[in-house]
Amino acid sequence: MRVLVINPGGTSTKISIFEDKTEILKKSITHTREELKSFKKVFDEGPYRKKLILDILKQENIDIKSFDTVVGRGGLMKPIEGGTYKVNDQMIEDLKNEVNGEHASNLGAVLAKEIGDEINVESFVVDPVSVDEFQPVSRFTGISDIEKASWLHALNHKAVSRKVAESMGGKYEDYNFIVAHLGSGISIVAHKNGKMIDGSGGRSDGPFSPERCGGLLAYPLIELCYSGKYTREELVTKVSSAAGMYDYLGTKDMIEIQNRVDNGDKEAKLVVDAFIYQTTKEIWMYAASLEGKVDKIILTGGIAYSENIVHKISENVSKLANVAVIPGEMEMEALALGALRVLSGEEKVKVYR
Ligand SMILES: Nc1ncnc2c1ncn2[C@@H]1O[C@H](COP(=O)(O)OP(=O)(O)O)[C@@H](O)[C@H]1O
Ligand SMILES: CCCC(=O)OP(=O)(O)O
Repeated sequence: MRVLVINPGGTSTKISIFEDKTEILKKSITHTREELKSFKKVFDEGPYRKKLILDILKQENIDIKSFDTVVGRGGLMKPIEGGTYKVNDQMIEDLKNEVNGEHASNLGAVLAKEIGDEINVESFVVDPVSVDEFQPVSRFTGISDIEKASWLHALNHKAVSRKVAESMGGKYEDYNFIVAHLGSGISIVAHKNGKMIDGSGGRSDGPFSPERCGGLLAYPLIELCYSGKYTREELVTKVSSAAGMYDYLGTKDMIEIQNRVDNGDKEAKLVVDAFIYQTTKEIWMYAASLEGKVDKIILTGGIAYSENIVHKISENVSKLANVAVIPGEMEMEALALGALRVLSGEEKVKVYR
C-alpha cells in the first residue's frame, strides 16, 4: 500500500509517502507570514498548498496515480470520537463553514479528498483536532454560556500513547496516561483507558506556550476586550499566535530562549521557570481526573527536545509517575497507520455525519 500523507500547519505543509508502515519520503514546506498574508481565510490557501504538494511530487518523479490512498490531518469539524474517518462531502462542508473554528488543519481533509478524487482512491482523516471524548463533568466552566470542549493535538496524543502502551506490553486502552504535548501550542490531557476524558488545549486554557496565552483571568480579560487597545481581530491574533513566550520575550524559539538563559538572562529564566511551573501544575491537576492512578506521564512536542525543560518537569512530577519522553511528534506516521488500519480491515472506518 502506498499512502500519501498531508499535514497542513500554521507555518508549514508537511507531506510524507509511506509504503505500508515505512516512510520513504518526508518533506516540509515552510510558509512565511508574508506568503500567507494575501489569503483572507485558511480555506483560501487550499489551491496554493495543493500546487506546492503536486510540485514536490513532480520534482521527486512520483506519479500521483501510484497512491492507494491519501490521508490528511483532520481539523475542526463537529466534535467526534477518535478514529479514522473517510472524507465525505458533509465533512468538507462543515470545514468550509468553520463549524468549530478556523485552523490550518482544516485543509487536511480538503487536500486529501481533492487529490484522492483525482486519482480515484479513498481519502481519510485520523483523530482530528475536534476529537472530543471529554466526560460530562469536565465541560463545566461555571457560566452556562461557555462550555469547555476538547480542542487539542488529538492525533499526536493518541499516537504517542499507543507507542508507550506498546512499550509497556499492553494496549492504549489498558492504561491511564497524562500526556503533555509541548509544541508551539500546548495541550495537557488525562487519558483514561483509551479516552481523553479531560484536558487543556489550544483555546486559552492550560499553560502559556511559545506563541499562545494560557488560561486567562475573566475580569482582566473583559477589561482588555473593552479597553479599546485592541480590535476583536487583533486580540484573537494575539492570544492565538502572538502571546506566551513571544509576548514576554519577543521570540517563539525555545532554543534561542534557552541560550539566553544559559547566558545569564534573568528575565528569560523567570519566564521559562514560569512555563515549567505552570506545566507541572497542570500535570498534577490532571492526575486528579485519573484518581491519582497514573501509569505514565508522556512528554512530547518540539519542546520535549529541551534537556533542561524535560529534566525539570520530570523531577517535579517524579512522585506521581514515571515519565516517558517522545520528542517532536508522530503525526505523519499516525496518519499513515490510521489509514492502513482501516484499509487492512483491522479497524472499522468511521462515518462522519
Ligand atoms: N531542541 C530543542 N530544544 C528546545 N526547544 C525546541 C527544540 N526544537 C524545537 N523546539 C521548540 O519547539 C517549539 C515547536 O514545537 P513543535 O512541536 O514543532 O510545534 P508545532 O508543530 O506546533 O509548530 C518551538 O518553540 C521550538 O523552538
Ligand atoms: C490544539 C490543536 C490544534 C493546534 O493548535 O495545533 P498546532 O499547535 O499545530 O497549531
